Amino acid sequence: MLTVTMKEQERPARSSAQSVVLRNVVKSYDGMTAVVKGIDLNVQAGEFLTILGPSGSGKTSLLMMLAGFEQPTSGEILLGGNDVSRLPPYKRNIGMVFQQYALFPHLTVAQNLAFPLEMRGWARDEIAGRVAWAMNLVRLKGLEERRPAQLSGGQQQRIAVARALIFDPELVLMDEPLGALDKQLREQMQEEFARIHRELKPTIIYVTHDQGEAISLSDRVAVFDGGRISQIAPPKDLYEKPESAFVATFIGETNRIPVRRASASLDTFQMADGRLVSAVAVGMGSSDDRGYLMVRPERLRRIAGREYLPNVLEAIVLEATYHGDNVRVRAGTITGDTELLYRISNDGNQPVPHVGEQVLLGWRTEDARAFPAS
Ligand SMILES: Nc1ncnc2c1ncn2[C@@H]1O[C@H](COP(=O)(O)OP(=O)(O)OP(=O)(O)O)[C@@H](O)[C@H]1O
Repeated sequence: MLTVTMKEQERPARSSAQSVVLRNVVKSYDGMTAVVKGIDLNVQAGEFLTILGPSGSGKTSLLMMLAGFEQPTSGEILLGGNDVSRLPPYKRNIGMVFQQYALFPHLTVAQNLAFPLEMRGWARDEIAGRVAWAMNLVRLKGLEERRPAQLSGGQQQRIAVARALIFDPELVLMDEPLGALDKQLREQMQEEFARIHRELKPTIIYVTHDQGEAISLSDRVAVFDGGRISQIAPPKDLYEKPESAFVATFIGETNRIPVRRASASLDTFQMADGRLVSAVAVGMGSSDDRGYLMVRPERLRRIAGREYLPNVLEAIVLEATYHGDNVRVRAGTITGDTELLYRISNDGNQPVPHVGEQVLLGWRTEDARAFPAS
């Protein structure tokens, strides 16, 4: 008998380098206000893309449209080159992992893993081999006969990940998959995700509130703001070269100094007390424009001895907080109008200043960026 499994018939050829393409995707639930406002996005095959943004910015709505649980009001979603905008979820070749593991409680681990393969008509002997492969992938060999309730939260989430990957999907969607786990387990699981992504190179779109997770796991991060992509870039660029004040403040901590542009041609800015400082101007046009100069706490340095920096402010220490590997120092400028934050590495070489001590804090021009006020 000729057995042609559905797996062979249905598995799409991975031809296009672009796994996911979104063209002007809009979503409105009430027909009046759009919560996703015209997203254009290309995700490369094998890319790990994270969607990060404040609550209500449209992250889950976008994920639900990718999964097929919601339809776009307008625009197109292409998966592996095919328009899937109107296809139901089960006809899209997508694996999903949610915060709540969503394993079937009455099935064993092996049966949970076999389920998506049975749905796709895989042959029985192939299923057994693939389940063994998946148990190996998530390093849980030996637990095949347990039920989900007999596993820890971290183990359940690994099974959920294995189940999402087992049928070799075109795309894996993950919505806050580590949200239910404690900090230590989250960190372990991040390493696990990174390893699995390195080994298998699935295309992943990952939604999280956790910046640390986004920065350490992703090839690129898309920062959402009010239904739009505010910036999409590799984590390092996003952190070090934000293109807007919103991204600079949303990702990581930053000092924010109100300034006016002193000259349209030079990167010089005037602080409220009249002092001139310098930074890379981003989207600040003519002179006199108001905005904010932003510099990361780790790029603001206490000046010791004869060190030269082009920008120096005198400040009084207001608070020094111990954080284990570093001490976080809050200081106010002498003129009293700006608060500054900097960190001292707890390496035993740097003295921790006491409250009330006067310090000189400085930065290099290239370490600060100035953005328009709105
Ligand atoms: N099914 C729905 N019906 C009506 N409005 C919805 C629905 N789902 C989401 N919304 C609204 O759409 C907007 C975007 O919500 P969405 O859940 O996509 O944001 P989010 O960025 O994922 O937020 P969070 O991080 O809080 O999950 C919100 O104003 C929300 O109230």
